[in-house]
Amino acid sequence: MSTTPSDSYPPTPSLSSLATSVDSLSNSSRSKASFSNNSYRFGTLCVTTEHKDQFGASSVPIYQTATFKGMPGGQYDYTRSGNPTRTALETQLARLYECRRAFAVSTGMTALDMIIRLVSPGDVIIAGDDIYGGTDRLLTFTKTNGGADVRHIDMTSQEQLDAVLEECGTKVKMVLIESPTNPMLKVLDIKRIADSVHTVSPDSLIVVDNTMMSPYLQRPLNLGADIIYDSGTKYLSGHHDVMAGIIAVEREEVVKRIAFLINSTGTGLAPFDCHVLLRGLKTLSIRMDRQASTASMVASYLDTLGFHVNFPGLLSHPGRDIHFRQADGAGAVLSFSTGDVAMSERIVGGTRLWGVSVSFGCVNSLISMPCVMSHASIAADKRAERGLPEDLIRLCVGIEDPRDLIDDLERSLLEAGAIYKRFDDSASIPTTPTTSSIPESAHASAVINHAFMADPASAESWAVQRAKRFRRGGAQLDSCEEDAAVGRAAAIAGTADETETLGHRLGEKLDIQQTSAQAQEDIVVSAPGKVIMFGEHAVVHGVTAIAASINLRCFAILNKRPDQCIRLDLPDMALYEKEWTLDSLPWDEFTASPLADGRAPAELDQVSLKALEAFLHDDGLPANAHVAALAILYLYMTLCNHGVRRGASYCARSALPIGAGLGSSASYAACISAAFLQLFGLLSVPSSTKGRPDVTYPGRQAINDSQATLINEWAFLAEKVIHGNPSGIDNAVAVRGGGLTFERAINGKQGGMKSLQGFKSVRLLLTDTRVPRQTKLLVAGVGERMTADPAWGTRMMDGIQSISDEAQALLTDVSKSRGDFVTGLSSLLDRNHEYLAELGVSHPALELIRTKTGSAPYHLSTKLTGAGGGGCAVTLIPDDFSTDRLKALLSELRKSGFRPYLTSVGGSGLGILDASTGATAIDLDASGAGESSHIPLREAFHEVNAEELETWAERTGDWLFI
Ligand SMILES: N[C@@H](CCSC[C@H](N)C(=O)O)C(=O)O
Repeated sequence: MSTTPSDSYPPTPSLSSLATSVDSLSNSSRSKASFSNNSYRFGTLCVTTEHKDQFGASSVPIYQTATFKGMPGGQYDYTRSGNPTRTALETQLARLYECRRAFAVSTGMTALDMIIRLVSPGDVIIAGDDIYGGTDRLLTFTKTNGGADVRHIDMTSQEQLDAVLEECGTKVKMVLIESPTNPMLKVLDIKRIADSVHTVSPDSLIVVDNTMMSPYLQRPLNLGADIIYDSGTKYLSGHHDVMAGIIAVEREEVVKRIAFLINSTGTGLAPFDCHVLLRGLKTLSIRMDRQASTASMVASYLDTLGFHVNFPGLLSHPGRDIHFRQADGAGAVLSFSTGDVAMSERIVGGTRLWGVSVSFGCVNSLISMPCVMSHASIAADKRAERGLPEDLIRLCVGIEDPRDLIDDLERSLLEAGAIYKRFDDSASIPTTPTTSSIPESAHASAVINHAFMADPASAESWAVQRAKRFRRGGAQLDSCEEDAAVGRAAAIAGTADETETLGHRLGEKLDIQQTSAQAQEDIVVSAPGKVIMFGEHAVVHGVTAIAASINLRCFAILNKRPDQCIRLDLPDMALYEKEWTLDSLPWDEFTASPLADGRAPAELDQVSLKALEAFLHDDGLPANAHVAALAILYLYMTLCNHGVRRGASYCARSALPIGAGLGSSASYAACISAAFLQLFGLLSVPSSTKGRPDVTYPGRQAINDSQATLINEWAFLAEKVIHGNPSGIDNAVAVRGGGLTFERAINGKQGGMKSLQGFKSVRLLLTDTRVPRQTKLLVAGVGERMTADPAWGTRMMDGIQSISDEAQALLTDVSKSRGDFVTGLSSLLDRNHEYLAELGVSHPALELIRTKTGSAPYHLSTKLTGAGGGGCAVTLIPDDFSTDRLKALLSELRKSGFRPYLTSVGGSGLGILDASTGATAIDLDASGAGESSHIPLREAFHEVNAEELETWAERTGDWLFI
């Protein structure tokens, strides 16, 4: 390795015959002028080649041959040394890069390897601190094994560059840069760097990785660079169907040295791959135009939502001016951070159209987390040192319809809890924007689509308007925890009876308002139901079960009353406005009370429970309403027993089918807990920051872990009132949301619950058979059979455990492609059902649903969920399952007497309506179609159909979630 020019290089074996040797190439001696005189612009150059074929072939033929006949002297002898298809490609690349010579090698990393071989032991290489992981890996190898002195600095800093130049002087032989950088999209001033380095060390080679831009947007040789390399796998080919690397060089002596290395190492690109790359190049400019314009929309969309977005096209980008001095566009890669690795994982895992994949530049849009994917080869401590955020998400925009891309991203952001709908969203954003160029009368979608695409400014403003319908969630603030505890302790001591604003103690960051009945009219809460995805029944015998929240929820409103009465209203359980005076409640026998710090007692107080049961004995309510009333009054009276008795009205509604095994009782229990804890001042809820754009809305993690634990403990107590001896899994899902695993502490297992990080969202169809379940009998039946036939039992349990293990890995593997994920999950659902059927817990109605969903034209996977013997079936709906087909399936299931519910799994846990944003009245007819009818929030809650509860909730205000 040497940086001294060509004479130190041995001649290639047969200089005259080798196309890779510079002397023999048709374009080797051609000066740049031969094509810069050409009046064609870039887009035209892309589709025209200089190739002349003996038969006039329109497309460059593939010379799929290793050797060429003839004695030395011919143009080609051996494909390693040269091949006509490669020559055609290299000629075309040289036209596009406006350089003396371009080389095509097997990958981008090969290109870098060829270039790094120009450096000798002891030479100094300066490289950026934000670079592609593979580049870092090769540089580290060169440092360790090749003896080069590699320095990583922040290349945006002239001071840092000057310092190394001053220290190393002419020992600096190579400077390696990316602009914009991968993945932080930092912009480096290529000309400034080249000038500074060449002034101190004239022989030094300025090497630019131009992959992010392609020659269409940036030609660094014109900015003082000596060598460009480009991963042809990306924009140049554009379809992710070939690997290639390009080296573009202007200086004759560098051309010779690179040609020598490629021939000597045999890294030249194979003929078929050259052909594929040649084809990709033809559409480079139009692909790039479309990708860049969509990227700009996506960047503006995310920026408006309040994420920290790295994209040189944004006005806020610190390197924007430099970038547009040296490049003709912002490109189509952007990155943003969420502040929370788990949230980023959920976002990445939740997208359907954006493929989870490394690489960029493809016509298909990709999403990735660089720290675990493209940049995983950089050690974690080095990543941290260089300021590469672990939660960073990189988006590589393709050519899909931008509206579909934003739809998909938005859905995933919502499901991940990264953004929330603003309740005061008055601007309704049309699905397809009206642009200035669309005639009023134009209805044909093709016309609208064309106008949309042709008017980037309108398209971008559409993205911005659309983002304004949402607000961003953020990371939880530790300080909330402390102040929540202060609030709780004060309430217990009886000093926080009335409103107390703790915001002043928290400084500027977040207002914490201790919630008390007088601070707000309504305390509004909600909690999700759950679905057991894997391991039901087997969990009783020590197998891991996996449960996840679903987006069907229960909701509750609690009001403090001035009189001394407690009123319950559970319309979905036929309990209407039952009211008792506080004096009439059995206080004498009811001695249960909270622990000293406001936490829930671990066990039910049986004397108190019996007293309450006796009190409600002849209430005439249906069984489910009776136990719900029992649970509400049990928690209420226990909390009153700490000192203050408060009159209240409590109303709960459910979008979840009740008694179908979807966790409705736990969802009710979580609502009871969160609502009454607020009533008694035991729960401090951070308020949003309406009117304070400087403060991040806390969103999904607004309710911190200690508050979640408190809510969950009380919810578990309510579940005990309802079920006697519940496992705790349902209330944990209802409170915490997402997915979790659960194991009983038997068979030597430690037992417990674990939340599944990076849990991926998926669409499910839950079909209620409407056949009542007999859980206890079914569980007992499985147990008896296991005792009678232990070998069978072991086979069953081992089989289900391995399904649970595979499912855990699949649900949390962010690197799995969406397609593989959905296929894998489908097969696990089928396998688990087969075991459950063999355990004897299925039912003819469940088997009928399986047959209907599994046969043509649907071909879907279904399993029973929960106890079986009736109850619900769960069917996985793949992302690409058409709406028409889904409608047909729903109608078929309804015709058979079933009740199907379309839902998704893995969403938010317990939510509390932010008091400061809550509406006191809402317009039930916000469509504008009929007469406006403003009615109080509470009445509206009573009025809406169960299916409309979610929409009702969205319009009541901003929600804070666990
Ligand atoms: N496993 C590969 C990762 C390739 S990343 C490809 C690309 N340059 C990108 O930035 O996405 C490796 O370790 O090299």
